[in-house]
Amino acid sequence: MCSSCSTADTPASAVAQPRLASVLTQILASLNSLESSYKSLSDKIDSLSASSASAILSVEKRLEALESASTAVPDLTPSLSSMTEPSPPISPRLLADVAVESADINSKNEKTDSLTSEQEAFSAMRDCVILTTYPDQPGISPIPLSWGAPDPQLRGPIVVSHNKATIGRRNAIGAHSGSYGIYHALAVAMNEIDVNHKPDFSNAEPTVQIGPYPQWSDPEKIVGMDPFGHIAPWIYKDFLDSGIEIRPSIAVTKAHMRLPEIEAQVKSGSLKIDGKIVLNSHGDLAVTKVAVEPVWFLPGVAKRFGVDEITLRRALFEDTGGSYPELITRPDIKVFLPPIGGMTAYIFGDPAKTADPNVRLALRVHDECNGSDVFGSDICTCKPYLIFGISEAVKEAQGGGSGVVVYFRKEGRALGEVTKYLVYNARKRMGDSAAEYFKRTENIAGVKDMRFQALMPDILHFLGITKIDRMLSMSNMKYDAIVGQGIPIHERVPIPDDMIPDDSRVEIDAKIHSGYFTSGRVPTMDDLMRVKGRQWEDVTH
Ligand SMILES: Nc1nc2c(ncn2[C@@H]2O[C@H](COP(=O)(O)OP(=O)(O)OP(=O)(O)O)[C@@H](O)[C@H]2O)c(=O)[nH]1
Ligand SMILES: [Zn+2]
Repeated sequence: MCSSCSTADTPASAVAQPRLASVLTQILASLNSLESSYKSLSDKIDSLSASSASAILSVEKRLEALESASTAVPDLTPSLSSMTEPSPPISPRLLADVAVESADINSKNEKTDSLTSEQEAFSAMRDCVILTTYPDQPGISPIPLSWGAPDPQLRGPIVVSHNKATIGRRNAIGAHSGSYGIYHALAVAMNEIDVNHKPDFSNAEPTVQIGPYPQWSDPEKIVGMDPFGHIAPWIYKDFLDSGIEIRPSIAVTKAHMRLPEIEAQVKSGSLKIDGKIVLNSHGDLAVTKVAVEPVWFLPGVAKRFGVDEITLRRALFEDTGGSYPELITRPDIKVFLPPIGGMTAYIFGDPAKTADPNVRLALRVHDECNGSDVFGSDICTCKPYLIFGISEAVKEAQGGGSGVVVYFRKEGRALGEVTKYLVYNARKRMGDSAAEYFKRTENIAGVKDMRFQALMPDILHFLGITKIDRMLSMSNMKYDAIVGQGIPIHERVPIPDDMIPDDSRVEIDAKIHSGYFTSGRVPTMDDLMRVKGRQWEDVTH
């Protein structure tokens, strides 16, 4: 018996046997687990090798496809000039990749051919989808452009077309015709237009000479339009004759216009017939019209908006869904033709007078409000102010001065008509109040106004305007932009009270409260709370 416990003594061998058995059991369990790990590992290896085999197969297939494509696609390396055969049908995606890759390779190669053959070679790539270009790519040689140079020949033409003769020589990004460029693309897609159509501009010249004015040769005064845009095809005829596509971005014409409101003013005697500007008892008006498409000199536009050029380019690229990669890859190209609406200047009286500092000038700058301007909606003061602007401009011209109305395509404060109508709904459903007028727009759009009037005065510089005697506008934003461009405004003329439609009191009081000019009292916040628009429930039909 053990002295320390009550158990009986047992021989050593009898103790060792069960221990050995337990160790053996453990070894067996480890071997089993090792075996199952090995099995799962080998399963994994099997599946891995199967997938890598299929990956290799797919790479091989892609290589085969690429090989067959590169033999099917005519050679895109420096001897591109040999590419005259039409491409066989290949996936456009693949074609684009090959074109870009090849263009990239080209850009790394030394220039071996003469410039002309490189340009021809690049032009030949027009048959491929070119996603973007680079400044040092062979075949890229933009026609020199010196924005603000007084001599148009030194300034150089704006060249933006992607046609074969022009694609490598472009000095501008985008397309002509502003937002209508998309319709041109549709015509191309449907084969309704020959992409190489040469416009016949005979007899399309401006009906009057405008300028040249000193403002045209100041690179900072005009940055949002081309001051030679109305005469481009004629002054750059040599380029046109050599196959470079040049299009006017401005057109100048003359017309008669008839508006019922003007006719009523003639009938009431407040507007006199003079036979030159007011032509007859219907109030027909003789007018010179200048249609302008936007042409942006990016460094100048960036400066006007107080941002740097790179930030502007990046925002324009990214916020348009990556529509213009050259904004990023071609910092050497400084001009952009944006896909937005332009403007039309209506000039009453002799157009040469707009630039004469000794002659009085009345001006209305108006931003589009289709619902009011054309369809007579009474929720805002747009149409009445436009009519007032036209009749005051006409009176100024009749008195020996000059009258100008500029109509900008900036619908709904450049937020668009859809946003504007959403705002109208919110206003009317929430008890349309002057106190909440701008808040409703801001809630929906994130901003109350996107017109950013900074580029607006360009048209005034284009017309040689150096001062404004009567500004038919209450907008502080228009005023600040014009005066900021060094054009003094001598008198600001608000819309007469009797021309303000009832339902637009909300808008006009909110505007005056926010800083719009008034010759009367500025309404307080308490006043604004009391000014209510028509409620939908008030409408009986
Ligand atoms: N988003 C939004 N836009 C509006 C609303 N009412 C009018 N507009 C737009 O506001 C702009 C008015 O422009 P203008 O008629 O030139 O007037 P203004 O710049 O406000 O100033 P004035 O020169 O004093 O008339 C147009 O683009 C209209 O389409 C509205 O409720 N919401
Ligand atoms: Zn309006």
